[in-house]
Amino acid sequence: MSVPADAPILTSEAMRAAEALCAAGGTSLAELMERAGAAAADLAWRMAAGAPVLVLCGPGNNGGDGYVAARRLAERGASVRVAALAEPKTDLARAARARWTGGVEALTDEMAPAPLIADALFGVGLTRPLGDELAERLRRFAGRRVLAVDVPSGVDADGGRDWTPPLPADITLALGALKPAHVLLPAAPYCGRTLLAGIGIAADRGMTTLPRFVGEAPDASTHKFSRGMVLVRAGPMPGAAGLAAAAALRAGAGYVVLSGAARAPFSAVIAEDGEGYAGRLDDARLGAVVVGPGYPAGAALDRDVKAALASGKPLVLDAAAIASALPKLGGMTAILTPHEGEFARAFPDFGGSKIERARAAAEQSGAVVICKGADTIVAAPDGRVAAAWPGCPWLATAGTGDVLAGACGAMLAHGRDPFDAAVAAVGWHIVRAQAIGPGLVADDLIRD
Ligand SMILES: NC(=O)C1=CN([C@@H]2O[C@H](COP(=O)(O)OP(=O)(O)OC[C@H]3O[C@@H](n4cnc5c(N)ncnc54)[C@H](OP(=O)(O)O)[C@@H]3O)[C@@H](O)[C@H]2O)[C@H](O)CC1
Ligand SMILES: [K+]
Repeated sequence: MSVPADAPILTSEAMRAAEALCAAGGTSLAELMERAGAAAADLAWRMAAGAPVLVLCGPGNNGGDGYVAARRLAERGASVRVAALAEPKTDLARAARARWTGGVEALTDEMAPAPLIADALFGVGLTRPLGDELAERLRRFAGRRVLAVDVPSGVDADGGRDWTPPLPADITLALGALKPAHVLLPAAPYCGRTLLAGIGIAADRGMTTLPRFVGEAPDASTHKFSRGMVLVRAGPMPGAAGLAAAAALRAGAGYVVLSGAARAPFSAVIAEDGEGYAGRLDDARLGAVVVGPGYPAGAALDRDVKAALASGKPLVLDAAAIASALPKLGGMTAILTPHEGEFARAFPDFGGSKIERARAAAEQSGAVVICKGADTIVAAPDGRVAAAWPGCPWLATAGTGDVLAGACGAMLAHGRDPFDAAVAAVGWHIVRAQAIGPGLVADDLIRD
């Protein structure tokens, strides 16, 4: 499972707007369909490697792409059959169907499969889940090589509804831009490997997949304080704060203080009792404060969060510190790192896809929000979004969230824009996790 790095993501509505702009600029929708079908044919040609291809065409423009792909494959000499679910319903699809000169079979239970199935039944126009009969019919093709055109048929392209497609794809060819379904659960795993075909639309880049993480080496003028100073406030479970502090150092902070913990995870972390917390917050060199790892809700947390807010320093707020700080956050530079449960507690009113919820939370709080999970989403108050699918599955273990909070602290203390800092921290976290792989425990992420 993979998606291209730093690739644009558009909702179906944004996709239609981009198409309309394209048409206004002189590129007809028929031309876009021709390009989409040609890209699908090209990929099918390579996936089939000479074996027969069966193209399944739906009634809309996704089906239109399928007819174009079938024609292009036949022109190249491929063995290709077409099966249709219904007659084309759009002018574009009708025109594409008319240019396909081969036969069209009905999509039935009895029809013969082929080694490669090109799924062009439904794309971004699906308005309701597939019927049981069609789903059952498609499940019969499971085990064949499957190329999904734009999205696997049956998913909600915008990712807001939990529809699962009956026929998982080996490769999904996203057209023009990725869609939320390519990067959000439950649909994303059904896409297999997602590739992007640029068909000539100008996709807005406000929402993208995660850029590749590139660690910046310090230059000759750098010293420990210019790399960034991070203060991590420990609560009753100092081990979690220790992970965050060590991660801040590993992620590039030059100086890390762990306040309120007797033991430091590394000798290079300055561990001290909690008495000096207020003084540390006053340090002009301090670039970021991390509060929340290992710190349950209560009066002590509220007091420490309040002091951190009053300092005016950039904040990373994790776990119970998120809900504690939320009412007083207005205008502060902050990154919030909730997992699903913490998100639901802090932002109970938001619905829709994970992207929509993350965006709403960022807008309401004025902070950058990292919605953690296998399909991590980073959202900024100005609407920017980065999607981190497929991340690294080995991160699903205790303590990795504390490590992420510490990495956010390091990236913030470095002086980055908070959205860029959060994106860099998520990228750093994944790159380290991938290097460790099976058997990962959170401590591995901070060790050499
Ligand atoms: N983005 C681009 O630049 C281009 C994209 N192209 C391709 O076009 C599709 C989107 O095409 P669209 O026609 O909007 O929608 P679909 O083909 O996905 O499906 C619409 C038809 O499906 C019917 N429908 C919807 N849900 C169901 C269901 N559960 N069961 C049966 N039928 C369903 C729907 O019927 P309604 O009754 O709801 O009206 C439509 O008939 C995009 O994904 C790309 O593949 C073009 O190539 C141009 C460039
Ligand atoms: K499809």
